[in-house]
Amino acid sequence: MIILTDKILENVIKKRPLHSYKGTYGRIVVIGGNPNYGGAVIMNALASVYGGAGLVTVATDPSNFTALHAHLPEAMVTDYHDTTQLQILIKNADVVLLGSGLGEDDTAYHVLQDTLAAVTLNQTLIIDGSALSLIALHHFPLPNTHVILTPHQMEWQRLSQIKIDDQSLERNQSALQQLFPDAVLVLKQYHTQIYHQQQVMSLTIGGPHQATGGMGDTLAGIIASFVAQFHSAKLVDCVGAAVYTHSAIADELSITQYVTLPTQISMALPIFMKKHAN
Ligand SMILES: NC(=O)C1=CN([C@@H]2O[C@H](COP(=O)(O)OP(=O)(O)OC[C@H]3O[C@@H](n4cnc5c(N)ncnc54)[C@H](OP(=O)(O)O)[C@@H]3O)[C@@H](O)[C@H]2O)[C@@H](O)CC1
Ligand SMILES: Nc1ncnc2c1ncn2[C@@H]1O[C@H](COP(=O)(O)OP(=O)(O)O)[C@@H](O)[C@H]1O
Ligand SMILES: [Mg+2]
Repeated sequence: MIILTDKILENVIKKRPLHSYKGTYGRIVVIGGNPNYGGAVIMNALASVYGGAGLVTVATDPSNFTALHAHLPEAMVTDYHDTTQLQILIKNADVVLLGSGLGEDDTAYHVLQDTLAAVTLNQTLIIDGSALSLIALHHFPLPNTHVILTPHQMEWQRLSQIKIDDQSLERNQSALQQLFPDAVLVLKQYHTQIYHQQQVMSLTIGGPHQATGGMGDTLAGIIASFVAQFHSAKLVDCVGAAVYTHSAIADELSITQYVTLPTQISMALPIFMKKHAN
Protein backbone atom coordinates (compact mmCIF):
# COMPACT_ATOMS: atom_id res chain seq x y z
CA MET A 1 0.00 0.00 0.00
CA ILE A 2 1.28 3.46 -0.93
CA ILE A 3 0.75 6.30 1.58
CA LEU A 4 -0.17 9.52 -0.23
CA THR A 5 2.10 12.47 0.59
CA ASP A 6 2.70 15.83 -1.08
CA LYS A 7 5.15 13.96 -3.38
CA ILE A 8 2.13 12.95 -5.49
CA LEU A 9 1.55 16.62 -6.31
CA GLU A 10 5.00 16.90 -7.93
CA ASN A 11 4.05 14.25 -10.48
CA VAL A 12 0.80 15.95 -11.36
CA ILE A 13 0.48 19.73 -10.80
CA LYS A 14 2.56 21.39 -13.52
CA LYS A 15 3.35 25.01 -14.41
CA ARG A 16 1.30 26.05 -17.41
CA PRO A 17 2.85 26.29 -20.88
CA LEU A 18 2.70 29.84 -22.28
CA HIS A 19 1.30 28.71 -25.62
CA SER A 20 -1.96 27.37 -24.30
CA TYR A 21 -5.63 28.33 -24.12
CA LYS A 22 -8.78 27.16 -22.32
CA GLY A 23 -9.05 24.11 -24.58
CA THR A 24 -5.62 22.95 -23.35
CA TYR A 25 -7.02 22.53 -19.84
CA GLY A 26 -9.94 20.35 -20.73
CA ARG A 27 -13.68 20.37 -21.30
CA ILE A 28 -15.76 18.98 -18.45
CA VAL A 29 -19.45 18.19 -18.52
CA VAL A 30 -21.04 17.90 -15.08
CA ILE A 31 -24.35 15.99 -15.13
CA GLY A 32 -26.63 15.90 -12.10
CA GLY A 33 -28.52 18.15 -9.71
CA ASN A 34 -32.27 17.52 -9.57
CA PRO A 35 -34.57 20.26 -8.20
CA ASN A 36 -33.70 19.22 -4.60
CA TYR A 37 -29.96 18.69 -4.98
CA GLY A 38 -28.86 21.60 -7.17
CA GLY A 39 -26.15 22.43 -4.65
CA ALA A 40 -24.33 19.23 -5.54
CA VAL A 41 -23.63 20.26 -9.15
CA ILE A 42 -22.84 23.82 -8.10
CA MET A 43 -20.16 22.36 -5.80
CA ASN A 44 -18.92 19.99 -8.56
CA ALA A 45 -18.60 22.96 -10.90
CA LEU A 46 -17.00 25.34 -8.37
CA ALA A 47 -14.33 22.73 -7.63
CA SER A 48 -13.76 22.06 -11.35
CA VAL A 49 -13.38 25.72 -12.30
CA TYR A 50 -11.28 26.71 -9.26
CA GLY A 51 -9.24 23.53 -9.80
CA GLY A 52 -8.26 24.88 -13.23
CA ALA A 53 -10.45 23.15 -15.82
CA GLY A 54 -10.61 25.13 -19.07
CA LEU A 55 -14.34 24.87 -19.80
CA VAL A 56 -17.09 23.55 -17.55
CA THR A 57 -20.69 22.96 -18.63
CA VAL A 58 -23.37 21.77 -16.22
CA ALA A 59 -26.30 19.68 -17.50
CA THR A 60 -28.94 19.94 -14.80
CA ASP A 61 -32.57 20.71 -14.02
CA PRO A 62 -33.43 24.25 -15.23
CA SER A 63 -34.45 25.25 -11.69
CA ASN A 64 -30.72 25.27 -10.86
CA PHE A 65 -29.56 27.58 -13.67
CA THR A 66 -29.85 30.90 -11.84
CA ALA A 67 -28.26 29.68 -8.62
CA LEU A 68 -25.37 28.14 -10.56
CA HIS A 69 -24.72 31.35 -12.49
CA ALA A 70 -24.98 33.45 -9.34
CA HIS A 71 -22.21 31.36 -7.75
CA LEU A 72 -20.16 30.70 -10.86
CA PRO A 73 -20.58 32.79 -14.02
CA GLU A 74 -17.63 30.90 -15.54
CA ALA A 75 -19.82 27.80 -15.97
CA MET A 76 -22.18 27.14 -18.89
CA VAL A 77 -25.50 25.37 -18.45
CA THR A 78 -27.87 23.14 -20.33
CA ASP A 79 -31.13 21.35 -19.52
CA TYR A 80 -30.42 17.67 -18.83
CA HIS A 81 -33.87 16.74 -20.21
CA ASP A 82 -32.66 17.77 -23.70
CA THR A 83 -31.21 14.45 -24.87
CA THR A 84 -29.86 15.76 -28.19
CA GLN A 85 -28.00 18.63 -26.54
CA LEU A 86 -26.67 16.30 -23.84
CA GLN A 87 -25.28 13.93 -26.46
CA ILE A 88 -23.53 16.76 -28.33
CA LEU A 89 -21.99 18.04 -25.10
CA ILE A 90 -20.77 14.61 -24.05
CA LYS A 91 -19.31 13.98 -27.50
CA ASN A 92 -17.13 17.12 -27.18
CA ALA A 93 -16.06 16.55 -23.56
CA ASP A 94 -12.76 15.26 -22.21
CA VAL A 95 -14.22 14.44 -18.81
CA VAL A 96 -17.80 13.63 -17.81
CA LEU A 97 -18.73 13.90 -14.13
CA LEU A 98 -22.01 12.08 -13.59
CA GLY A 99 -24.34 11.65 -10.65
CA SER A 100 -23.88 14.17 -7.85
CA GLY A 101 -27.37 15.16 -6.74
CA LEU A 102 -28.94 13.33 -9.69
CA GLY A 103 -31.53 11.57 -7.53
CA GLU A 104 -33.01 8.21 -8.38
CA ASP A 105 -36.32 8.98 -10.14
CA ASP A 106 -37.29 8.36 -13.80
CA THR A 107 -35.52 11.47 -15.05
CA ALA A 108 -32.34 10.39 -13.27
CA TYR A 109 -32.64 6.90 -14.75
CA HIS A 110 -32.94 8.25 -18.31
CA VAL A 111 -30.14 10.81 -17.91
CA LEU A 112 -27.89 8.03 -16.57
CA GLN A 113 -28.82 5.66 -19.39
CA ASP A 114 -28.24 8.35 -22.07
CA THR A 115 -24.90 9.34 -20.58
CA LEU A 116 -23.57 5.79 -20.28
CA ALA A 117 -24.54 5.21 -23.92
CA ALA A 118 -22.89 8.42 -25.17
CA VAL A 119 -19.42 8.33 -23.59
CA THR A 120 -16.62 7.07 -25.82
CA LEU A 121 -13.29 5.30 -25.50
CA ASN A 122 -10.88 8.19 -24.93
CA GLN A 123 -12.95 10.08 -22.39
CA THR A 124 -12.90 9.82 -18.60
CA LEU A 125 -16.17 9.19 -16.80
CA ILE A 126 -16.33 9.98 -13.08
CA ILE A 127 -19.34 8.36 -11.43
CA ASP A 128 -20.52 9.82 -8.11
CA GLY A 129 -23.49 9.99 -5.74
CA SER A 130 -26.89 8.90 -7.03
CA ALA A 131 -25.43 7.48 -10.26
CA LEU A 132 -23.55 4.89 -8.17
CA SER A 133 -26.73 3.93 -6.33
CA LEU A 134 -28.68 3.66 -9.61
CA ILE A 135 -25.97 1.54 -11.24
CA ALA A 136 -26.05 -0.78 -8.21
CA LEU A 137 -29.85 -0.98 -8.25
CA HIS A 138 -30.29 -1.62 -11.99
CA HIS A 139 -27.00 -3.45 -12.66
CA PHE A 140 -26.01 -1.08 -15.48
CA PRO A 141 -22.73 -2.23 -17.08
CA LEU A 142 -20.00 0.41 -17.18
CA PRO A 143 -19.12 1.84 -20.61
CA ASN A 144 -15.86 1.12 -22.38
CA THR A 145 -13.92 4.20 -21.30
CA HIS A 146 -11.69 5.35 -18.40
CA VAL A 147 -13.92 5.11 -15.34
CA ILE A 148 -13.40 6.57 -11.86
CA LEU A 149 -15.89 5.54 -9.15
CA THR A 150 -16.18 7.79 -6.06
CA PRO A 151 -18.46 6.02 -3.55
CA HIS A 152 -18.76 6.63 0.17
CA GLN A 153 -18.93 3.44 2.18
CA MET A 154 -22.70 2.95 1.82
CA GLU A 155 -22.55 3.54 -1.94
CA TRP A 156 -19.73 0.97 -2.12
CA GLN A 157 -21.83 -1.45 -0.07
CA ARG A 158 -24.63 -1.05 -2.63
CA LEU A 159 -22.23 -1.66 -5.54
CA SER A 160 -20.14 -4.45 -4.05
CA GLN A 161 -22.57 -6.07 -1.58
CA ILE A 162 -19.78 -5.85 1.03
CA LYS A 163 -21.20 -4.53 4.32
CA ILE A 164 -19.43 -1.44 5.67
CA ASP A 165 -17.96 -3.32 8.63
CA ASP A 166 -16.58 -6.01 6.29
CA GLN A 167 -14.92 -3.63 3.81
CA SER A 168 -11.33 -4.84 4.20
CA LEU A 169 -8.60 -3.99 1.71
CA GLU A 170 -8.51 -7.55 0.36
CA ARG A 171 -12.29 -7.82 -0.06
CA ASN A 172 -12.50 -4.40 -1.73
CA GLN A 173 -9.68 -5.25 -4.12
CA SER A 174 -11.23 -8.56 -5.04
CA ALA A 175 -14.73 -7.05 -5.58
CA LEU A 176 -13.26 -4.33 -7.81
CA GLN A 177 -11.40 -6.93 -9.88
CA GLN A 178 -14.55 -8.94 -10.28
CA LEU A 179 -17.04 -6.15 -10.92
CA PHE A 180 -15.12 -3.26 -12.51
CA PRO A 181 -11.59 -4.52 -13.29
CA ASP A 182 -10.41 -1.46 -15.21
CA ALA A 183 -11.92 1.23 -13.00
CA VAL A 184 -10.22 3.45 -10.43
CA LEU A 185 -12.09 3.20 -7.11
CA VAL A 186 -11.98 6.11 -4.65
CA LEU A 187 -13.47 4.64 -1.48
CA LYS A 188 -14.25 7.72 0.63
CA GLN A 189 -14.04 7.54 4.41
CA TYR A 190 -11.80 8.72 7.22
CA HIS A 191 -8.51 7.87 5.45
CA THR A 192 -9.85 7.39 1.93
CA GLN A 193 -8.34 4.60 -0.17
CA ILE A 194 -7.77 4.54 -3.93
CA TYR A 195 -7.78 1.15 -5.65
CA HIS A 196 -6.60 0.49 -9.19
CA GLN A 197 -5.74 -2.98 -10.45
CA GLN A 198 -3.16 -4.29 -7.93
CA GLN A 199 -2.31 -0.84 -6.53
CA VAL A 200 -3.77 0.73 -3.35
CA MET A 201 -3.06 4.30 -2.23
CA SER A 202 -4.11 5.47 1.20
CA LEU A 203 -4.76 8.97 2.49
CA THR A 204 -3.54 9.61 6.03
CA ILE A 205 -4.53 13.27 6.26
CA GLY A 206 -7.98 14.87 6.55
CA GLY A 207 -10.41 14.69 9.44
CA PRO A 208 -13.92 15.13 10.83
CA HIS A 209 -13.83 18.86 10.15
CA GLN A 210 -14.65 17.67 6.59
CA ALA A 211 -17.90 15.92 7.53
CA THR A 212 -20.31 18.31 5.78
CA GLY A 213 -22.75 17.58 2.91
CA GLY A 214 -21.14 18.55 -0.38
CA MET A 215 -17.62 17.48 0.63
CA GLY A 216 -17.73 14.53 -1.79
CA ASP A 217 -19.29 16.63 -4.56
CA THR A 218 -16.33 18.99 -4.19
CA LEU A 219 -13.82 16.12 -4.31
CA ALA A 220 -15.43 14.82 -7.51
CA GLY A 221 -15.04 18.28 -9.10
CA ILE A 222 -11.36 18.46 -8.12
CA ILE A 223 -10.72 14.99 -9.58
CA ALA A 224 -12.44 16.10 -12.81
CA SER A 225 -10.30 19.23 -13.10
CA PHE A 226 -7.02 17.37 -12.46
CA VAL A 227 -7.86 14.66 -15.01
CA ALA A 228 -8.97 17.28 -17.55
CA GLN A 229 -5.79 19.36 -17.42
CA PHE A 230 -2.79 17.27 -16.30
CA HIS A 231 -2.21 15.19 -19.39
CA SER A 232 1.36 14.16 -18.60
CA ALA A 233 0.36 12.29 -15.42
CA LYS A 234 -1.17 8.81 -15.15
CA LEU A 235 -4.90 8.79 -14.46
CA VAL A 236 -4.50 7.14 -11.06
CA ASP A 237 -1.88 9.75 -10.05
CA CYS A 238 -4.27 12.58 -11.02
CA VAL A 239 -6.86 10.96 -8.75
CA GLY A 240 -4.32 10.55 -5.92
CA ALA A 241 -3.22 14.18 -6.22
CA ALA A 242 -6.83 15.40 -6.20
CA VAL A 243 -7.71 13.33 -3.13
CA TYR A 244 -4.58 14.58 -1.34
CA THR A 245 -5.21 18.23 -2.34
CA HIS A 246 -8.83 18.12 -1.09
CA SER A 247 -7.83 17.03 2.42
CA ALA A 248 -4.58 19.02 2.59
CA ILE A 249 -6.53 22.24 2.01
CA ALA A 250 -9.15 21.18 4.57
CA ASP A 251 -6.42 20.45 7.14
CA GLU A 252 -4.84 23.87 6.54
CA LEU A 253 -8.23 25.54 7.08
CA SER A 254 -8.84 23.42 10.19
CA ILE A 255 -5.93 25.07 12.00
CA THR A 256 -8.24 28.00 12.66
CA GLN A 257 -11.69 26.57 11.82
CA TYR A 258 -13.88 24.04 13.63
CA VAL A 259 -15.48 22.94 10.33
CA THR A 260 -14.09 23.34 6.82
CA LEU A 261 -16.80 23.99 4.25
CA PRO A 262 -16.71 22.37 0.80
CA THR A 263 -16.98 25.73 -1.00
CA GLN A 264 -14.07 27.13 1.06
CA ILE A 265 -11.93 24.23 -0.13
CA SER A 266 -12.74 25.11 -3.74
CA MET A 267 -11.91 28.80 -3.17
CA ALA A 268 -8.51 27.82 -1.75
CA LEU A 269 -7.55 25.64 -4.75
CA PRO A 270 -5.81 28.29 -6.91
CA ILE A 271 -3.45 29.38 -4.09
CA PHE A 272 -2.70 25.79 -3.02
CA MET A 273 -2.01 24.72 -6.60
CA LYS A 274 0.25 27.74 -7.24
CA LYS A 275 2.33 26.72 -4.20
CA HIS A 276 2.69 23.13 -5.43
CA ALA A 277 3.08 23.59 -9.20
CA ASN A 278 6.45 22.56 -10.60
N1 LIG B 1 -26.29 20.22 -1.34
C1 LIG B 1 -26.64 19.16 -2.08
O1 LIG B 1 -27.33 19.27 -3.09
C2 LIG B 1 -26.19 17.82 -1.68
C3 LIG B 1 -26.54 16.72 -2.43
N2 LIG B 1 -26.09 15.49 -2.16
C4 LIG B 1 -26.48 14.39 -3.07
O2 LIG B 1 -27.48 13.67 -2.44
C5 LIG B 1 -27.59 12.38 -3.04
C6 LIG B 1 -27.69 11.37 -1.94
O3 LIG B 1 -26.40 11.20 -1.31
P1 LIG B 1 -26.25 10.86 0.22
O4 LIG B 1 -24.84 10.45 0.40
O5 LIG B 1 -26.71 12.01 1.04
O6 LIG B 1 -27.28 9.70 0.47
P2 LIG B 1 -27.15 8.09 0.36
O7 LIG B 1 -26.42 7.65 -0.86
O8 LIG B 1 -28.48 7.50 0.57
O9 LIG B 1 -26.22 7.74 1.61
C7 LIG B 1 -26.66 8.01 2.89
C8 LIG B 1 -26.98 6.70 3.60
O10 LIG B 1 -25.77 5.97 3.74
C9 LIG B 1 -25.43 5.79 5.11
N3 LIG B 1 -23.99 5.88 5.30
C10 LIG B 1 -23.24 4.96 5.90
N4 LIG B 1 -21.96 5.28 5.85
C11 LIG B 1 -21.89 6.44 5.20
C12 LIG B 1 -20.80 7.26 4.87
N5 LIG B 1 -19.55 6.97 5.15
N6 LIG B 1 -21.08 8.40 4.20
C13 LIG B 1 -22.34 8.73 3.89
N7 LIG B 1 -23.42 7.95 4.18
C14 LIG B 1 -23.18 6.82 4.85
C15 LIG B 1 -26.20 6.85 5.83
O11 LIG B 1 -26.38 6.41 7.13
P3 LIG B 1 -27.00 7.35 8.31
O12 LIG B 1 -26.39 8.71 8.11
O13 LIG B 1 -28.46 7.35 8.06
O14 LIG B 1 -26.58 6.67 9.54
C16 LIG B 1 -27.48 6.92 5.01
O15 LIG B 1 -28.36 5.85 5.34
C17 LIG B 1 -26.31 12.20 -3.86
O16 LIG B 1 -26.62 12.36 -5.22
C18 LIG B 1 -25.44 13.33 -3.38
O17 LIG B 1 -24.54 13.74 -4.40
C19 LIG B 1 -25.17 15.26 -1.07
O18 LIG B 1 -23.92 15.36 -1.69
C20 LIG B 1 -25.33 16.28 0.04
C21 LIG B 1 -25.31 17.70 -0.47
N1 LIG C 1 -14.28 12.09 9.49
C1 LIG C 1 -13.78 12.34 8.29
N2 LIG C 1 -12.46 12.38 8.10
C2 LIG C 1 -11.93 12.61 6.89
N3 LIG C 1 -12.67 12.83 5.79
C3 LIG C 1 -13.99 12.80 5.91
C4 LIG C 1 -14.62 12.57 7.15
N4 LIG C 1 -15.97 12.61 6.95
C5 LIG C 1 -16.16 12.86 5.65
N5 LIG C 1 -14.97 12.97 5.02
C6 LIG C 1 -14.75 13.19 3.58
O1 LIG C 1 -15.82 13.95 3.04
C7 LIG C 1 -16.26 13.42 1.79
C8 LIG C 1 -17.70 12.92 1.92
O2 LIG C 1 -18.16 12.46 0.69
P1 LIG C 1 -19.71 12.18 0.44
O3 LIG C 1 -20.26 11.36 1.55
O4 LIG C 1 -19.87 11.70 -0.94
O5 LIG C 1 -20.29 13.68 0.59
P2 LIG C 1 -21.43 14.44 -0.21
O6 LIG C 1 -22.16 13.43 -1.07
O7 LIG C 1 -22.29 15.04 0.84
O8 LIG C 1 -20.77 15.47 -1.04
C9 LIG C 1 -15.27 12.31 1.45
O9 LIG C 1 -14.19 12.81 0.71
C10 LIG C 1 -14.80 11.85 2.83
O10 LIG C 1 -13.55 11.23 2.80
MG1 LIG D 1 -21.49 11.92 -2.22
